[in-house]
Amino acid sequence: MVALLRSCRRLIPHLSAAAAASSPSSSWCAPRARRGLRLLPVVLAMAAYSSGGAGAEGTRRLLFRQLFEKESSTYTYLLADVGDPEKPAVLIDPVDRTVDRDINLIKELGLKLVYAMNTHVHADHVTGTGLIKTKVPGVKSVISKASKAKADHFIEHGDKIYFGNLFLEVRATPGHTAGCMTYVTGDGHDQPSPRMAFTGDALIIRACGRTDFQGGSSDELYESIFTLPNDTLLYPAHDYKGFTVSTVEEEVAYNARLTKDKETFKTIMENLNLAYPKMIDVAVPANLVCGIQDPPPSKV
Ligand SMILES: N[C@@H](CCC(=O)N[C@@H](CSS)C(=O)NCC(=O)O)C(=O)O
Repeated sequence: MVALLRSCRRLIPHLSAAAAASSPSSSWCAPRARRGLRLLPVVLAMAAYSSGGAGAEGTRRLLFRQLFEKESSTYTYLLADVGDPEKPAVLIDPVDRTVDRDINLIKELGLKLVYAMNTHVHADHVTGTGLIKTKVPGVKSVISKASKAKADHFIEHGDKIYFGNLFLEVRATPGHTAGCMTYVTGDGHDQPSPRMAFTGDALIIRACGRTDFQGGSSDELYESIFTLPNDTLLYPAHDYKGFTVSTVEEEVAYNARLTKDKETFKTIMENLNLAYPKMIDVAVPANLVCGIQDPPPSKV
């Protein structure tokens, strides 16, 4: 097993609210760079990188909330740089049903929502990004180019999304769907420590997303695992068992799917026997257009 990671230095100008303050350690990038997340003990060496005093400033600046939508068991994540006078914020994976709750919280906390982002085109609920755009002027929707969905900004592997002085790195983690992305808080003394990875459905605590529709592929999912420091906090888009957060170290030890060899993993994935999500026929078309269906043609 090889630790793999693409270079993440590229900045997308339209998503950069600040200059590139720091970039991932180049020694962390394997020469044979590929997409991916592999939760391996090799990352142990990196744990020291983000411990100690490093990251204290970034940690102080970060406001973080984990929010839950109970019908689809979806987590929405709110992150803001409260060290910036404007308190710029991003929402990851908002759900249409809980948009008002999220917007009220953002107002109460005095934040300025900049981006409403999705990790992928969800199949089990309608995204809140389109609705948020109608309610909060200036918010931009963000999704991967590979998802082929509509949005204001399209991201690719290696991009960085700035909110104030803090940023999220974009990692392609396809397999659950073709366009799945994981967002990882930045690396560097001025970024939060430990790092946090918002895995969408690529990694679910002790499990991973299913791979049986929307361009899913267990082969691809297995290959899309990348290395992160052992103490990295893992935040999935869903949990069905009451978990809220895990770490790389925990998943390396206890993930019931991703720790297996590839053939065993593929067999597990082929035999999940999960019913299709109840809302798939509504959710996928809606999410391809940011959760807002085009207005019906007016009658002549
Ligand atoms: N029962 C739910 C759908 C449950 C489901 O299929 N979850 C997906 C992520 S949302 S598409 C998944 O990948 N699950 C993996 C697993 O092992 O549970 C509904 O009907 O909405």
